[in-house]
Amino acid sequence: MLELRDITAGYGHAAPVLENVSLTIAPGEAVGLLGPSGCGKSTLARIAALLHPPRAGTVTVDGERVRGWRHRAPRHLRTAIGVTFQQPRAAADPRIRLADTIAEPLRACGLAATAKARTAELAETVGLTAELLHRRPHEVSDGQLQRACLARALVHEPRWLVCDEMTSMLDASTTAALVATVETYRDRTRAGLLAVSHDRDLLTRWCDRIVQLPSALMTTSRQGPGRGTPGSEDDSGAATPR
Ligand SMILES: Nc1ncnc2c1ncn2[C@@H]1O[C@H](COP(=O)(O)OP(=O)(O)OP(=O)(O)O)[C@@H](O)[C@H]1O
Repeated sequence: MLELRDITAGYGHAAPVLENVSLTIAPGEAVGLLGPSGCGKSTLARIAALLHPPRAGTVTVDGERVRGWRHRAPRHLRTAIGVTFQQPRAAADPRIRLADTIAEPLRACGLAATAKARTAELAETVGLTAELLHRRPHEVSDGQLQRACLARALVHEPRWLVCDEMTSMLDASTTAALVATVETYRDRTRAGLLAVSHDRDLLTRWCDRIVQLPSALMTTSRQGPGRGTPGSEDDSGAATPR
């Protein structure tokens, strides 16, 4: 299970973006996260990916409570979660070739010896040719770079995937190819998925259920229903209002 319980989170000294949000994803389950711009979807996704520490609440990965974030998260938890972002150009080092982008997490874990074979295998999985692997980010399209970022997210065979607007900059055919790649991977591994998008149709086709985050501009009263109180659209109760 990937469990986010009673999460309150924000940035600096500003008011919280999320308050008392709970979300649970089961192994093999695909959960779509919808909501208006600015309501905190990416913030919640970053917390689930162990990239942003909540102010309050707990994150538990397969029964282990998370106590460190970003580089302070233990390696076995960091490698259990793969993440892709909306803008591959912001997520990829512009100086290094796509092959090295994909292999980066392996090298960071002292697994450089496996990098070449694993990169070739993943390039095929995401539909990148050997020639493209030798190019740098400015020499490929957004779609090709996002394919490399997805390969990088899969490089450790994560048990959980967090895809934050992975396809929102891409055309329909690249979107379909990337979603199919994720689904083929999940069929094989039973990895759980949190997919953030503005595209309800995409999430409806892709996910087992959809969770809606209310607008940050809605009431913020702690007593009443307020922001950061996600409603599960299928009454499965896995995203629990407080
Ligand atoms: N690094 C940051 N520093 C300060 N504020 C931030 C930061 N990142 C996000 N915010 C603010 O937190 C709020 C929620 O942002 P977030 O990106 O989580 O929303 P979102 O629902 O994903 O939006 P969108 O759909 O537009 O991507 C916004 O008001 C945003 O301005």
